[in-house]
Amino acid sequence: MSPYQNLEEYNISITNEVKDRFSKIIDEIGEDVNRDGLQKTPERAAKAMLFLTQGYRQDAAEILKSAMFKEDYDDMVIIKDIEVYSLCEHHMLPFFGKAHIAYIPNGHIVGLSKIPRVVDVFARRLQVQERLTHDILECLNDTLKPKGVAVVIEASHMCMMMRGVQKQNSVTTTSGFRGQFEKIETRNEFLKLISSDLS
Ligand SMILES: Nc1nc2c(ncn2[C@@H]2O[C@H](COP(=O)(O)OP(=O)(O)OP(=O)(O)O)[C@@H](O)[C@H]2O)c(=O)[nH]1
Ligand SMILES: [Zn+2]
Repeated sequence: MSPYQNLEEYNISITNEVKDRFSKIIDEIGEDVNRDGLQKTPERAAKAMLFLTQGYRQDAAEILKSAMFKEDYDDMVIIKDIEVYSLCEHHMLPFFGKAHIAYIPNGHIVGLSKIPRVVDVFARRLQVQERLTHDILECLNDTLKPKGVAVVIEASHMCMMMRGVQKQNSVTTTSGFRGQFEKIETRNEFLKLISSDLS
């Protein structure tokens, strides 16, 4: 049984735990955690970290199920240029970029906003770009049961920019395809549509 009475109590307790650890880190790097500008930093950092990892406490399938509508439309639906902000699991530094997602409905469409919400649920965890791509792909495939689903993510990794190899302009692309997108013509149509600027 959880030692917490409710979610609010749990949130306060976990924020305090993370805050204490940030306080220790600031101290260990040689800063004075009691100086004016830093006094509230452990708490701010704890809140930020818990926000950036809130995906562990969310259910992506439930989000999709909350807005699935019966509809006969069975052509490709594409949402492109969805902003992605995640944290790499190796350095806990951000990686960020865009996701392009398509599916071909199979009797049900989904509320459009739910797809970026699913991206956020998986992005707000410690991730590698490859697993993030597959988490989104498998969730859409298992929940919507579409005729096909495609996910492409293009991202830059701060751990390769600010430190380490220090490459400022490299972009990593990952992709996953299921169902009809495994056919080369359907996949090519999707790739053509996400690279075109229709405006
Ligand atoms: N495949 C994959 N690798 C990632 C991702 N994010 C970070 N990495 C890599 O994870 C690797 C960790 O390698 P290590 O050699 O253990 O860590 P490191 O000594 O900090 O490596 P450098 O970054 O090369 O300095 C690095 O090559 C990172 O570029 C990701 O999303 N996918
Ligand atoms: Zn990294």
